[in-house]
Amino acid sequence: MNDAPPITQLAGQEAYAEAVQLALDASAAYYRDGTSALDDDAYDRLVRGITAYEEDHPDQVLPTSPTGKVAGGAVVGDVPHTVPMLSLDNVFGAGQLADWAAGLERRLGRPVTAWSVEPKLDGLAISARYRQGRLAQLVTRGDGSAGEDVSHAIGTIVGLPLRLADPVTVELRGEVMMTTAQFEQACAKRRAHDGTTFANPRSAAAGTLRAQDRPYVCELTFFGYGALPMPIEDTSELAEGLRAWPHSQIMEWVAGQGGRTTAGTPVEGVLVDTLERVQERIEQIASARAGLSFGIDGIVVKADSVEDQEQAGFGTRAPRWAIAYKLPPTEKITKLLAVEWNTGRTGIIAPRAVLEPVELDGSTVTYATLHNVADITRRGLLLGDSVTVYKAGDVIPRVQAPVVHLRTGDERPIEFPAVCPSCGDAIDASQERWRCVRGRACRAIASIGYAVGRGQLDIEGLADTRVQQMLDTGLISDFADLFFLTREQVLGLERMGELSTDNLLAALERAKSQPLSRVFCALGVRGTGRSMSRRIARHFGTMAAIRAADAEAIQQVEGIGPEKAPVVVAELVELAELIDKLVTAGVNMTEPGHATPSPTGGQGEASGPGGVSGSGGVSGSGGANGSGDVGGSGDGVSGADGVNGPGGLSGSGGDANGPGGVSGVGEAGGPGGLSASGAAGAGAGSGLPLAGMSVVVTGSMTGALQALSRDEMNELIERAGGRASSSVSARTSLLVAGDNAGSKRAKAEALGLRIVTPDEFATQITAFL
Ligand SMILES: NC(=O)c1ccc[n+]([C@@H]2O[C@H](COP(=O)([O-])OP(=O)(O)OC[C@H]3O[C@@H](n4cnc5c(N)ncnc54)[C@H](O)[C@@H]3O)[C@@H](O)[C@H]2O)c1
Ligand SMILES: [Zn+2]
Repeated sequence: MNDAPPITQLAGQEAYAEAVQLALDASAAYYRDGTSALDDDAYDRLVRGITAYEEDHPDQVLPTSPTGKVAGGAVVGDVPHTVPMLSLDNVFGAGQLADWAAGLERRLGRPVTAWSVEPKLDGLAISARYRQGRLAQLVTRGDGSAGEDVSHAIGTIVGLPLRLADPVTVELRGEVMMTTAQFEQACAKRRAHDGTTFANPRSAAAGTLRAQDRPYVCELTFFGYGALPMPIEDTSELAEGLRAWPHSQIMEWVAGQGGRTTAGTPVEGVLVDTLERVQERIEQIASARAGLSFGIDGIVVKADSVEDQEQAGFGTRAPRWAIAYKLPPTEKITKLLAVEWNTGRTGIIAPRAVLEPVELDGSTVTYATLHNVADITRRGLLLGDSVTVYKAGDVIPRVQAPVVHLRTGDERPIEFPAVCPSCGDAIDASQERWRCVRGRACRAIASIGYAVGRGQLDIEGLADTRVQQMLDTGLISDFADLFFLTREQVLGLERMGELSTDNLLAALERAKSQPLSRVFCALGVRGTGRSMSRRIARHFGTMAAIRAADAEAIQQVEGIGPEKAPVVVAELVELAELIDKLVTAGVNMTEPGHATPSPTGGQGEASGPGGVSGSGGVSGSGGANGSGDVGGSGDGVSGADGVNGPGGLSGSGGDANGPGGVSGVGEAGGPGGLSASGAAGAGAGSGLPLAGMSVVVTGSMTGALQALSRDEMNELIERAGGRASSSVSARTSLLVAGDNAGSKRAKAEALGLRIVTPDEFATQITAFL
């Protein structure tokens, strides 16, 4: 089954025995104070390895084995639970979930009445005992049948009020955890106390809950997921209710009493009637995960009604009427190898962590953000530290904290730069974010070099030395100024002859009709490389439309999430002057062949990719554009004269796309290019050979593809309607594996993905080459 999660292979009995001991030690530390040497993913792989070994060798099972036990059998307690506090069984995908649900319904002999779907909160289970409405005792889960008294934490847990609304005697059950803000506060307190921090919110919560004699107090948060009569045989009206109500109703009651539940959060528990709806909600919760202020590690699906629950019953370790749908880990432990310092386009000097590469949420993480010097100091990071790294969705990976208990003594302090790493000038350290005293000017050479590079404006004859010369002589201060250079100015530069001057001016003239995707890319907006720029250009069609978009509209572009969208918007505001200058210079601001989006935006599906193949034509044929003049019209770009409207393009004429700011735009390159490139007969997007496919390229290309760089391959894939990706996952549709393909090929094979040679691939997309 391809839902199957990764597993640690155990070679023999000795490896098995070691694994059992390692799991026990890790578990004991994990529940004691969160100081396990393993991250959750490593622990889970290990336990799956142990389970698999035991299935193959039932005669060798050790009595200490963690399998089948609550808390892996590593924890004890002396306060008995009235009803066992169990764990949950896991599934790892839609297929396994469907199998589990089918099994449950077979057991019941009927469909489940209703499903409750809620987030799996990533903290520790707790039992909170209220007597006559007053919070009287807190007990951990322990081994499931008895836990540890942690009543000293009463009063520090948000969501567990000291008094309930009614003077009831009842036991609430739920998860104790730290929100992101609480985690930051806790780290600051601990750092002020002993110079260290917590590794992550989960272990900070574990340590805090059990800590008795800390000189500082850290706040925790409770989210309830159950309530029981107390004592269990109680016959009060409430007790009868708690025994008879469906789970969802109990949760409403808890909230009504002042206990915190997930209600009101973006991932609140919902009640649904079919498994399809369950799956939908799972997907919603999964995609909301990165934006939450607290950690979740899955989704819990429960049969809501008491009849269903009673009939399904309990196993020794977990109820049979509930299941945890696990989400991929978003956090791992790895090593901080180095810290690099880079001066950004705006002159900000930012540190970046270089990590021992680690797989996280579908990609390999090698670098992670460290915001600034103050942030490094706050976290007390050292070089060589084991660190927890967090990444989810398209969130930029970040170093969360050092794992202090894994220090070996070989760690060294991180050195801060004394001068700007880019230009060697002084650093302005008066703000938290250090900045080169030269500000934006510091990196002008880099931004201009990038803008004129092959993948962007592709201006030949502009070496960095030449750009530097122009900067030094004050001819330009950014790349838009290039387009205003006069022949005399260029000729006046040292070592600049007539021929090279004319060549440069011609190259600049040609660059003005580059498609929007390249012009946009040239801006160097943070987080938008070449493919992302192509997607943005294809989605909006004009620079004016991109600039008019707010964060929400930008997020409609595939691959841009809630973290990146506002950055793009803010950067565009910063770049306003530069963009205006480009517009004035007559640089093309439209994506060739782009169908005018409807006023509400968000479409462009069908004609988009068709248009992109057009743009390929443009860049391939150099000056082949320049057919129709749409200057200043604000009319459909494709309304240009002389377009013989092949394929998907013809439909796109007509409508104005209202790009107020497009006025002054020179020539529409696209249509000319499109008609020139016969390949575009492919027409609407869905007809493109790679439509809807995610394609990964690995190894060296041969044959017709030999000369193509990786970026050109990616461009080709996107022209043919596909999406180029750099990492292989279950979502990959196709792997193009050239010579010497390594781990990506192996992974694709393991996942049973389609693999083709460069030659096979070339024949498939030959029209787009
Ligand atoms: N890193 C380590 O060394 C280490 C060691 C031991 C365990 N672990 C981690 O802990 C996991 C196993 O631990 P476990 O048995 O405590 O718990 P679990 O994560 O397998 O699931 C059961 C727990 O989920 C919690 N939960 C969260 N939301 C819930 C909801 N809405 N409804 C019901 N319960 C909810 C409850 O506390 C319940 O006890 C492992 O998968 C592993 O990732 C890690
Ligand atoms: Zn500098």
